[in-house]
Amino acid sequence: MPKAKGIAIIAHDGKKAEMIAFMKDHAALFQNTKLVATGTTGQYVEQTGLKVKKLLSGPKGGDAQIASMVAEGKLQAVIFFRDPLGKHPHEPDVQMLMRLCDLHNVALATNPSTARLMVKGLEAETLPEA
Ligand SMILES: O=C(CO)COP(=O)(O)O
Repeated sequence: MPKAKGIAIIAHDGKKAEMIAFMKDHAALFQNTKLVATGTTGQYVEQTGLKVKKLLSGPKGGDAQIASMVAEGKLQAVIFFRDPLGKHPHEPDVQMLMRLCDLHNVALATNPSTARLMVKGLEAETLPEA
């Protein structure tokens, strides 16, 4: 049987609180999903009680690690709450990640509204009907 693909979780600092609220709202789905996250985001996700594999912090290469997983076909979706008002030293890594999602047709949500719609679709596929 093919290995189940994971979901990557990333949030810029200005969006981490929103990300955590989002993860709690959809805990039923995320409990049954392999989660991977950039380092600091992962620490926050762990505080919700969800299991998550933590990679490097974003500015130290975490986004690039997730981009590599996208290229290798290991992820079904990337949820990346970006802060459009912040300045990020690793912006080239962020651009690379988004480019590889488009190249490999991997679902990418960069704000909570899109993430909500994405998760609705994933829930319809994976959760048993109530
Ligand atoms: O910088 C990030 C995304 O570009 C997020 O990294 P952290 O989760 O380590 O804060």
